[in-house]
Amino acid sequence: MRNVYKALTIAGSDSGGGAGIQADLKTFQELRVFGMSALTAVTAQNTLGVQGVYPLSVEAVEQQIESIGTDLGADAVKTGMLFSAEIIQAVAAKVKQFGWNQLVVDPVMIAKGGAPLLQEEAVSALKTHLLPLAMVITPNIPEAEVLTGMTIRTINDRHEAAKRLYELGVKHVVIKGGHDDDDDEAVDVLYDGHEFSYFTSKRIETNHTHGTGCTFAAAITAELAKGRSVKEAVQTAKAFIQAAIEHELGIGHGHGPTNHWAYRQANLS
Ligand SMILES: Nc1ncnc2c1ncn2[C@@H]1O[C@H](COP(=O)(O)OP(=O)(O)O)[C@@H](O)[C@H]1O
Ligand SMILES: Cc1ncc(COP(=O)(O)OP(=O)(O)O)c(N)n1
Repeated sequence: MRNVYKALTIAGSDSGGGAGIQADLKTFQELRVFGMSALTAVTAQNTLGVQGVYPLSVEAVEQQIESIGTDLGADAVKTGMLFSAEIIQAVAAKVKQFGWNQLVVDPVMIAKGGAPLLQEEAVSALKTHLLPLAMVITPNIPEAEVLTGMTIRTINDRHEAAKRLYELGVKHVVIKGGHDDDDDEAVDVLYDGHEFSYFTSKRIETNHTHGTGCTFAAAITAELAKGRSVKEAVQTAKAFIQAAIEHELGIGHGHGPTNHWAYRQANLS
């Protein structure tokens, strides 16, 4: 029988379809992994910003995960927008209950337009309850600064921040370079507790980067679900997001979404 790989995303909904659950499911599908979701919050959002945030009850989040865990199961799990300390604790308990060790945590805090997607008091719950369970964490530079309490300007700063995050129990840390001030390259740094690896691409000058972080972390999750190593998964995710940014769709009036089918099209020829 053909093996079907399954990935679960626990995240918020982006009505505009560029980030959140929608970006995750599109990415899973493009990478031939069966996608499942547990919604934590509904956001009213488009390319111009976030117009509303409506969190779900802890019970609703728990029950969705329970429904998946007791029937379908998951080869890898990703978390995105978790919004509150209560939801984080509930998600961590379910991850433990089902023994999901291929966990990718994208520590979503603030949308590109500045809207908060995680309550400030939830940061310590993230560090205490979820990070010790993570196989991979994928902060952008501002998120890594909040989690470590240090300012990050140079590559050496990123090394130090990655070490501090590793000390919290995360097995692999990827500090992304989208927010770096390098005009030529976008460099993501991976730390596995022993060595650093660098994933470098040409920086594309574009306004259409809504959902890049979600898409990148979802691609890592999909590849882990298929049994790839973390290094291989990050390599594919980097190629996936590069294609998605490069072949922008040009829709909406603000920060447009990336193109989730670009990687597949590039690999068809
Ligand atoms: N302008 C760009 N050109 C090429 N790659 C980019 C660009 N902006 C972001 N990336 C890549 O997209 C991914 C997400 O990065 P980042 O923007 O830092 O995350 P977030 O969306 O969470 O803020 C990373 O792999 C990063 O290197
Ligand atoms: C519902 C929801 N989840 C996550 C995000 C943040 O997504 P990200 O990939 O970091 O992209 P930007 O918002 O920074 O463009 C979101 N916006 N909505």
